This record gives sequence, C-alpha cells and structure tokens, in this order.
Amino acid sequence: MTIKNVRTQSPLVLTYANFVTPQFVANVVNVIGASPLMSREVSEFNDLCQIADAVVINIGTLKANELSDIVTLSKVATNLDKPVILDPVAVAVPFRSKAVQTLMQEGHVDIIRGNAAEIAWFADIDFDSQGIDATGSGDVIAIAQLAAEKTGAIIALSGAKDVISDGHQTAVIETDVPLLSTNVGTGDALSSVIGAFVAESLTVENVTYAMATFKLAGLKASRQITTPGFYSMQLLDELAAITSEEVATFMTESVQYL
Ligand SMILES: Nc1ncnc2c1ncn2[C@@H]1O[C@H](COP(=O)(O)OP(=O)(O)O)[C@@H](O)[C@H]1O
Ligand SMILES: Cc1ncsc1CCOP(=O)(O)O
Ligand SMILES: [Mg+2]
Repeated sequence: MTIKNVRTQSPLVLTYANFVTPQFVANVVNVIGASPLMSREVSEFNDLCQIADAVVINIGTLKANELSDIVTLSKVATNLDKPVILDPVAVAVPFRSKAVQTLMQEGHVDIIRGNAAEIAWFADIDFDSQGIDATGSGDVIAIAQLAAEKTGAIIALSGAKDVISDGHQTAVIETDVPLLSTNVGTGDALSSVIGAFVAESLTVENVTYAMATFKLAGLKASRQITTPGFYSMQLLDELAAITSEEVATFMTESVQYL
C-alpha cells in the first residue's frame, strides 16, 4: 500500500504500547494519515480488533500479569485475520525472552520489527546491545534471514541498514541517518507505521515500503535539523508532507532486493 492509499483509506492501527513513547507513536501514525488507537484493556480487545486494520504489540514496559493479555490480543487479532506486529524491545533480557517465547508459542505474530540486536536474539546469534539499543555489529542480512526461517514471521530489522525478509525474499535499504537511531521512540513508531502499510495485505513489499517511507522522512528531517529535540518534531512534519512520488524515487535508488 502506498502513502497515498494510507491517506485515503486511513487504516486503524491498534497498539498495545509501552508507557514511554505512546504519544510520539500516536502522532506518527496520525501524520501519515492512518488512525492511532492505544489500549491495554483485555475486555475490549475483541471489540477493538473488529475495527482495527492491524495490531501492534510492544513489550517495552510489559509486566508479568500482562503477558496473558498480549497472548489473547494476538489470538483475537489473528482469528479476525488482522496482521500482528511484534516490537520485541530489549528481548535478550531474561524476563522479556520468556515473555516473547510464550507469546510466540501460545499466540501468533506475523511481523517482528526490531533493531539488529533484538532480531539476532530470534536467530540465536550473539549481538551486543545496551538495553533498548543495538551496539554491536554483524551480518544483518544473514541475521534477518535466519530469524525469519526460525520464526516463520516477516522480519523487519532496522538500523543503518534496514533488512526485510521472510526467509525467501529479502530487501535491503542502506541509508545512514544517525539522528533517527538516537531518538527514543522512532523504533516503536516504525512498528506502528508498518501496521498501517500492511493493513491491506501482509507482504515483504509493503513492509519494505513502510520502512523506506520512514527512512526517507528521517533523511529529509536530518537535512533540516541537526539537534535531537527538534529533530523528532521535524520527522513528524516530513512524514506528514511526504509524497508517493518521492517514496517511489527513493525506493528505486535505495532499495535493493537480493
Ligand atoms: N545508523 C542509522 N542510520 C540510519 N537509520 C537508522 C540508523 N539507526 C536506526 N535507523 C533508523 O531508525 C529507525 C528506528 O530504528 P532503530 O533505532 O533500529 O529501532 P529501535 O529504536 O527500536 O532500536 C528506523 O527507521 C531505522 O531505519
Ligand atoms: C526507553 C524505553 N524503555 C522501555 S520501552 C522504551 C522505549 C523504546 O523505544 P525505541 O525502541 O523506539 O527506541
Ligand atoms: Mg526499539
């Protein structure tokens, strides 16, 4: 789905958010022309999944007594044929590892969007991290492909090199924009942006389009603003203004299918 279609169809993205970044995530979803909604109340998941076009589960500040809620959310969404995107924040930390194992075993996830260290955990490969951030280096293409094979999910690995793979088809977007990585919440926002773009159909192409759109907006913002505070505001403005034509040109120049 193109950014133009997102604006005309305005898909509703239901996000089980962490308590750190929901305002930013909601604004990002809003400025691309989609419709944000956050909830953590299990008794309304059925009603909300009926009206949602995609469901995003972020484990950033999950508590033990909420684990069964996210499993339920993933099942309700899947039964209603709505795509489920997992954002596995700092998944290598033991409580989070166990939570994600349970979610994957008892529930269902279609797409996993994380940084290289988070995706490496699914591939069973060591990759240095510091809390929410990936700090190491490695073969991110191999990591994404292996994680896709092991999980059966479409992998959206973000970083200086974004890699999207379902284990068969792999796309790479290589564009360095350091300010994008240092802003807390850009990863969470990207996960919900992916939700908007796969609302119509769950494909590697649509995930790639979402990642490219976000990256291009980040690149354009970095040409206007070089300090972190105003940068996140400029990113919102660039996302609001970005056109299908610009994204198409950027994709021709910067997206490589392997
Ligand atoms: N060094 C980088 N250069 C360019 N883009 C980056 C860089 N690091 C991250 N990004 C972009 O920042 C966004 C958030 O990704 P990331 O920082 O990996 O997620 P998280 O915040 O979950 O760790 C993505 O669009 C990703 O492509
Ligand atoms: C700081 C922090 N702590 C728990 S969740 C979170 C935000 C993570 O945001 P992102 O992964 O988008 O940088
Ligand atoms: Mg993150």
